[in-house]
Amino acid sequence: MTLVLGAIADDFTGATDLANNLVRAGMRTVQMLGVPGARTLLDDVDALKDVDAIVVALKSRSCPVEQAVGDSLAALDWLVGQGTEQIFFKYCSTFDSTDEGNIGPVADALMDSLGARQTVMVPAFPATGRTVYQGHLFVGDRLLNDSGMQDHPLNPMTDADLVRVLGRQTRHSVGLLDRAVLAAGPAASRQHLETLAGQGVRHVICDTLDDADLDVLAAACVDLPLVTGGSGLGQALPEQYRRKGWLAAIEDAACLAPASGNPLVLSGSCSRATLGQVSHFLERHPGIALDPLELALGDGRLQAVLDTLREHYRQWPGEPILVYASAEPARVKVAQEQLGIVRAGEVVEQALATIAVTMIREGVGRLLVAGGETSGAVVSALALEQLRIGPQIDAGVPWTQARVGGGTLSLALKSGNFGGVDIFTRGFELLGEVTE
Ligand SMILES: Nc1ncnc2c1ncn2[C@@H]1O[C@H](COP(=O)(O)OP(=O)(O)O)[C@@H](O)[C@H]1O
Ligand SMILES: O=C(O)[C@@H](O)C(=O)COP(=O)(O)O
Repeated sequence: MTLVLGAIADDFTGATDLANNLVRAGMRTVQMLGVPGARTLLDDVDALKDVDAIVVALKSRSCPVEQAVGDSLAALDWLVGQGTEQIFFKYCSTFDSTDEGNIGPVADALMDSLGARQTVMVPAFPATGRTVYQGHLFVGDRLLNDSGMQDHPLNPMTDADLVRVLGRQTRHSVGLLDRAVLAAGPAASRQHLETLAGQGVRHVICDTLDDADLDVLAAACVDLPLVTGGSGLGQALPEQYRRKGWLAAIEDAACLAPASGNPLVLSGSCSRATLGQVSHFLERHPGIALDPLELALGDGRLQAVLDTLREHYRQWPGEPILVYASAEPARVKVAQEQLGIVRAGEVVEQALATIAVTMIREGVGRLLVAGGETSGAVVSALALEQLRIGPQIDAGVPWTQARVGGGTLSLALKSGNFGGVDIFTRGFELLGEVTE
């Protein structure tokens, strides 16, 4: 195997998002779920033979710093052991983190381990409206702290100035590569990075307004041992790898035959985009609402939900249904005040994970999960090891395929803020079209 890129993603939807962009830009990509063990490598050596990039998906975005650093370093060791040309630390295009981390501490640990003196921070993903100007992150036409992300249940983002945000997460110096320099092209950008490195600036937040800026950034940073950012940078790097002769021209992204089996949507995301998608779905199809306070009382509610799902598929086999804990900020706050933030998240994640495991065993074959943490919980409970990337539903959200219990599962992991309002219905329609 001649691996070009090794990526470490801090959540599962983020990993899929990056893998999707790499595949679309012509890299044969495998997504591994969790740090691969030595056994995985031996078992899968043939499967990994024709792979250009591996994305290791972790659940390290919202866990304690030490755990995030430890898991990321374990993933790095494994990837470096495969002989990669470059390492990519993937975090959210909305820079999801807190003053404790985990973006700063993980980036620092990876740099120390690789002996890197500087890295770039490129969260932007213009195709989904995430841009950065003068170091300030925008979601569409709103600053990050006015985009709905200020109400995120786990990592509320209340400051759009990323130089300042990252400055609170690292003891090292943070600088800016601004649009004016980018507009002067790759050589000027590279020179600017050099100058900053000479001044001891270790982390460089990069402005990005559009895909052309990503191309300039990719050209400027292709020789760095470590790059960091959202999946936008992942769409631009493969062309640079081809120019360096590391990567052959590859025709097409994977084309996967969809699984059969009942369609189910599980949503634990409370992001604005998801709330709109939930409402849109409920106007057309049935849904079951989960309340963390009720779930915390015991197993009764969960069993009732499973019975309702069984009855639904008995009466309407092949018809999609949604189970959701997604709620407006005020309702999330009530649950968090009574249960605590961590416990409120956990009861929802555990319930949705149990529903996924049980219903797949009972005939669900097409599953769409909304929410990064939620997806992490579901995928971990299913003990999946690898995902193959299939057709894209919307920017950042592909269908993937996994092996579960001897069968095939079509699985889409949707980041909270991604996707058109009708993605829950259109996703299944897309699979239907592929079947015909
Ligand atoms: N009604 C609710 N009250 C409290 N927490 C909730 C509720 N619904 C979902 N959550 C939790 O909110 C978190 C949402 O995070 P995540 O799944 O990553 O979504 P996103 O992709 O939108 O960030 C999860 O931990 C989930 O369990
Ligand atoms: O970069 C992105 O926006 C996504 O890839 C991502 O990481 C999404 O995270 P969640 O919103 O928590 O799903």
